[in-house]
Amino acid sequence: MTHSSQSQDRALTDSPFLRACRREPVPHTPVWFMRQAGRSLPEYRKLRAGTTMLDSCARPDMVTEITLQPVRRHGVDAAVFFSDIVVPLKAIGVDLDIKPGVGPVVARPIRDRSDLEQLRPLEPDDVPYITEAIGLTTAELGATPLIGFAGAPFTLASYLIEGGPSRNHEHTKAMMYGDPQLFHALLDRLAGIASAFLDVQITAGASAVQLFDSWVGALAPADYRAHVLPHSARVFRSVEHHGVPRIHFGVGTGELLGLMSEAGADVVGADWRIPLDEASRRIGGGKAVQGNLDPAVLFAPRAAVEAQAQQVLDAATALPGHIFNLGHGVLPDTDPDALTRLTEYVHERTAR
Ligand SMILES: Cc1c2[nH]c(c1CCC(=O)O)Cc1[nH]c(c(CCC(=O)O)c1C)Cc1[nH]c(c(CCC(=O)O)c1C)Cc1[nH]c(c(C)c1CCC(=O)O)C2
Repeated sequence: MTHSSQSQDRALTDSPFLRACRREPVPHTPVWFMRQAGRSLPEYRKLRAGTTMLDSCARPDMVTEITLQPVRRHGVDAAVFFSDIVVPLKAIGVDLDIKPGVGPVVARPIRDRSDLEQLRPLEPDDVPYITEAIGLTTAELGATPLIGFAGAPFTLASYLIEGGPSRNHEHTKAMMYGDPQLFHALLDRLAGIASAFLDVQITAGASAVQLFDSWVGALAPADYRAHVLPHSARVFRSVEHHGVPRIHFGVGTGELLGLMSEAGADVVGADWRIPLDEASRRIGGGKAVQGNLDPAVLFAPRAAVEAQAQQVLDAATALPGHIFNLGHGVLPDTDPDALTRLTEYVHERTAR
C-alpha cells in the first residue's frame, strides 16, 4: 500500500460520518440525505434521460456519476450508492419493473408456497456491475464514505406479495396472519438475498450499510417481534464480521425503535414524527441516531427550514452520535439549493 493510499484510508476512517457512527467526537455533525442521488437534481434527470431506472442501475459509469453528483453539489459527508432495493430481486430473475412515479411493480405476486420458487439465493456473480460500480465510485470519493444498502425482508416482502406499492399492506398481512410459516419462509429467503447484496457492496468497498425497512411502521410491535425481527437480525449478524457501521431505518416507526435497535444495527434512523432525544431513549444506549427533518419542510422559506433544522439539532445536543438526515427521502420537487443551504447550516451551527 502506498503512503498516499494509507493516508487516504486514515482520512476515510476518521471522516465525520464514520466517527459519528462510532459515537466518537466530530468536527461537525455529519449530513447526508436519503434519496440525495436522484430526481431533485437537474444533472441527474439529464443523465438518466432515455435510460430506464433498472438499466441505469446496471451501468457502472452512470451509477458512479449519479452517486457523486450530490456529493459535489451539496458537500454532504457521505455518498449513498445509486441503486434500488429491488435490484437484487431483478438480478435473480424476478419479473419486475420500476414504474416512474409509481415504484416497483412485480409481474407475478407471491401468494402461495409455489410462488417462492421465484426466489433463489443471490450470488456475487449475479451483480458484477455492482462490484464494478462500487470500485469506480470509491476511487472517485477518496475520503468520503460510501453507504451501501439493501431492502429489509419485510419491505421487500411487501412489494413481492402486494405486487407493487401498497397503502394498507393487506395481502402482506393476510399472509403474515393466515400462513405465518409461508411468511417466515419468504422472509428467510429475502434475508439471505439482502445479506448477500450487502456483502457484495461491503466487499467491493462500501464504508457503511443501511437496511431500509421503509414500510415496517405498518406493524404493531408484537407482530414486528414475532414475524420480522428475527429475519432483520439475521441480516445484521451476517455482515457483522466486516466491522462497518450498520444503519437501520423505517418510516413511522416511533413505537418500533426499541425492537429495531434490538435487531442489531449500530445506528438507528427515525422519521420526523418523534423528537430525536425521545427516539434515542427508545433506541437505547450504545447506538448512534440518524435523522430526522421532515422532507416537506424544505418547501418552506429558508428561515423556517433553518428553524426546523435547529430543532433537530437541539434535540440531538446531548446524544453521543448524531447523523443529520431527513426523516425520509428527498421529495422529487425539492429545490436542490435548499439542500445545499441546509448542509451548510448544519455544518456551521455544529462546528466545534
Ligand atoms: C422503498 C424503496 C424503494 N427504493 C428504495 C427504498 C427505500 C428508501 C425509501 O423508503 O425511500 C431505496 C433507494 N432507491 C434509490 C436509492 C438511491 C440512492 C439515494 O437514496 O439517493 C435508494 C437508497 C433510487 C431510486 N429509486 C427509484 C427512483 C426514481 C426513479 C426515476 O427516476 O424514475 C430513484 C432515484 C424508484 C423507486 N424505487 C422504490 C420507490 C418507492 C421508488 C420511487 C417511485 C417513484 O416515485 O418514481 C422502492
